[in-house]
Amino acid sequence: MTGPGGAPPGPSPVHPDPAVDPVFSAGEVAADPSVPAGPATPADPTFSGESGPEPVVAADPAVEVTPAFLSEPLPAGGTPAPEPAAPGGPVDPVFAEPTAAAGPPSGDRGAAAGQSFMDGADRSAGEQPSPAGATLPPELADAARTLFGDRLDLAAAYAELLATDGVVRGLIGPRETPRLWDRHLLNCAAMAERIPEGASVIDVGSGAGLPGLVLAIARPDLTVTLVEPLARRTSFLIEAVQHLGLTRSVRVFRGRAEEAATGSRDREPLSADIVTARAVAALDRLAAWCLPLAVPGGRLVALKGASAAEEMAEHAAAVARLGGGEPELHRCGADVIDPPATVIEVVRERVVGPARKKGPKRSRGGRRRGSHGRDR
Ligand SMILES: C[S@@+](CC[C@H](N)C(=O)[O-])C[C@H]1O[C@@H](n2cnc3c(N)ncnc32)[C@H](O)[C@@H]1O
Repeated sequence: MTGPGGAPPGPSPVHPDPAVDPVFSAGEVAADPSVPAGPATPADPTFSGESGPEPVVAADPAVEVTPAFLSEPLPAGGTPAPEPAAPGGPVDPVFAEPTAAAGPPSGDRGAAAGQSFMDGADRSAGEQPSPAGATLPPELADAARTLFGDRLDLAAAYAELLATDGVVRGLIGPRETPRLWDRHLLNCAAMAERIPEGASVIDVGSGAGLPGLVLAIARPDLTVTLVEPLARRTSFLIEAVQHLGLTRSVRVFRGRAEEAATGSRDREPLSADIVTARAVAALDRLAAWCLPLAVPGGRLVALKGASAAEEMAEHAAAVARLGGGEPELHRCGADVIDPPATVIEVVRERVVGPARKKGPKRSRGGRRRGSHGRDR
């Protein structure tokens, strides 16, 4: 088991451990939100003051666990409005920079906020965000100490942020706060044992910072890039990074994983030793988004749930086509949390180019089928 900031017992990215028994992780929150690569809204290049419409992210409300992050004042009654579907237009993927104007997250806004929810089933009236909801349950104290070590205070500050601002801004349902430690923080921190010391990490689809921020808290030796397309979530993330004093080791990239991997005229493509994800997509799509972000020999480390083994079997062929090795299942924190966290790992064994667009089929004579002589 890796001590916080200590030498990781895990393998190098190139030689993953042999698979261990699959075990269901209660920490997994099922979600496969679809994010079409379709048109998106123009993005404000600075994180603060991003108040325009969100890029088009067709998150399925049935599976989306972190609903709209709201940075504008909540409507009367306190229920966050859904993130608006955006009109067309390009979005510039951009690093979200901290600004002097961005103060610490405002937990006191909770008083006027009312309830929020993580999904439709979690909607409930009259619940208020409360720092008390983030209190570490005594029965989890040993596990938390093991996983966070002398960074436990920082983890507690993040838990409080989620239980207050995270609830007010619609990232965390108030009913989720009593489960923040076991279902979210400890599970994510357990993944750290699969990450080599000093590694660079890209967390795809960070939402409110899970698992990327948790890993940065537990492991000060890591450098972490949080990749998240939704402006309101990146606003929360950048504020959280500042609030927790993690600006040296954590940066926030606003954009999709696909955009992060391709780069642009002004920006190099992003890459890292390890690419993490939780509750972002099924393994085939995850591999398509995440493997291009891993250095050759690097790894995708995805926190998964009960159906991890089935997912591996179902998507192994697709993963191989994308340049990934055989997916492996690992239990993390087996001697610390019960149940342990379930992680699927895929090594980026081959660099595969983007899939070529299929052109119209040609007959043996070189003529396009169905062209009816138009090209003669
Ligand atoms: C269900 S949330 C999970 C958030 C967080 N990982 C957690 O476990 O709480 C999925 C997140 O993935 C993001 N996402 C979806 N598609 C993405 C893509 N192609 N690239 C990067 N992020 C994406 C969404 O905006 C959303 O914040």
